[in-house]
Amino acid sequence: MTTAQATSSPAGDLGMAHLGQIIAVASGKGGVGKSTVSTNLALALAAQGAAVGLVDADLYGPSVPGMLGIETGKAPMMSPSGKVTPAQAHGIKVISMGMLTDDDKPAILRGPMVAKYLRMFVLDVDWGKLDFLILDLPPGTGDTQLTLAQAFPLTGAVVVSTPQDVSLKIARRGIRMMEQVKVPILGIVENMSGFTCPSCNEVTHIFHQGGGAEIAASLGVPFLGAIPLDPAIVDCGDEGRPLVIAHPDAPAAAVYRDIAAILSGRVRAAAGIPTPFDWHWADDASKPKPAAHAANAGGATEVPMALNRRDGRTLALHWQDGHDQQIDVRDLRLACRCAACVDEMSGRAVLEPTTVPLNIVPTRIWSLGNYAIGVSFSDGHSSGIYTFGQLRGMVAAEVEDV
Ligand SMILES: Nc1ncnc2c1ncn2[C@@H]1O[C@H](COP(=O)(O)OP(=O)(O)OP(=O)(O)O)[C@@H](O)[C@H]1O
Repeated sequence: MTTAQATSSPAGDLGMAHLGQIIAVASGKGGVGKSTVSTNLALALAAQGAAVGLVDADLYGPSVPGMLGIETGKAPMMSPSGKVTPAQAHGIKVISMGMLTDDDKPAILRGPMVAKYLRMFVLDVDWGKLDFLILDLPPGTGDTQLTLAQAFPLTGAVVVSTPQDVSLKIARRGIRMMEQVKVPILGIVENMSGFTCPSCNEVTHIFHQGGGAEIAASLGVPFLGAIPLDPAIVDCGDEGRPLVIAHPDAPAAAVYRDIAAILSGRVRAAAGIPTPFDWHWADDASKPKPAAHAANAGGATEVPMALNRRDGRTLALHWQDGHDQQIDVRDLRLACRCAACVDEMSGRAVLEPTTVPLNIVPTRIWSLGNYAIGVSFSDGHSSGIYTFGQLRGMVAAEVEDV
């Protein structure tokens, strides 16, 4: 069983609709300003009227409580439903390891405990109904990033970098990792880009500038904005009042607001069928709801807007670019690329088509994150993961709509 299968079970996906859009803020290396971006972005989204939660997923070096002026080392309250009550700061809800441990006592956690805490921070916190849940990831491309990317239906990731070449190269690696685990890249933010004069607010470019935009263009991902280096950001972080609250007129505060506006617009435009779902094929029970937005010709080719049971043997998909597709359910079974059906080393098909009954049907179809579906079939097979891209590519299997 692959890690993705182990952590993306339908049960793991269930019960998360109240979290809204889950956006990870990531960076290839430490100290580039990821937590500062996460907190200011969360507050800028809240200032637009959104209900926002912020998870400080940096369990070993939590810095969010300090930046938001949240008390540390005091056990959080439990809600009547048995969930952890998040801290409230400047209108957003926050959970952090720093609230559970003392600043001077770093968390010492083994790998499985990291996954456990992260799940708790997302699933066992009394978030209420959110529009956005921002995850401030630790730097790098390790366990935490994989756990979160695979266990939760992430809308996408924002990657923060500084303008220096070394930082940009590392950011590129981080982006590749996110792509491998099928987390869409919402865009790159270049932080500490140019210097804001404390007396006149004028921005001067003291380092090489524009590298973030170049990398974004070369990788074909959006560039979200360049945040200038501003000494006030450090003071605000130390005082627990982030820049967008303490100095809303600063040039950097305007960039945070612009990024928030771009993200909320893009997330709305990209939204396909709401996840999670766990659909019973035979009686059509718990069928995924169609997307709230209509498909349009300029939409994405890998974002499904509706999944339907056209008849007992045909899965119908309506894509964001308006394309309609029908897939015969036996062809779906034959297209399974799990380790039992395709040899992982050679890529050769192991599944013998004659062993697949002609009358095979799906029993359940469920969402895996927001990039794939899992399907269990009447022959007992259920380990396949069908990415939206793979489904869209199944042109040969389409049947004429007569
Ligand atoms: N645009 C900026 N101008 C000036 N200082 C900044 C800016 N962005 C972040 N900083 C400062 O840089 C330091 C590191 O920022 P931050 O903690 O947000 O980085 P990080 O990438 O989250 O770090 P870590 O790797 O520890 O998680 C902080 O002191 C913060 O105040």
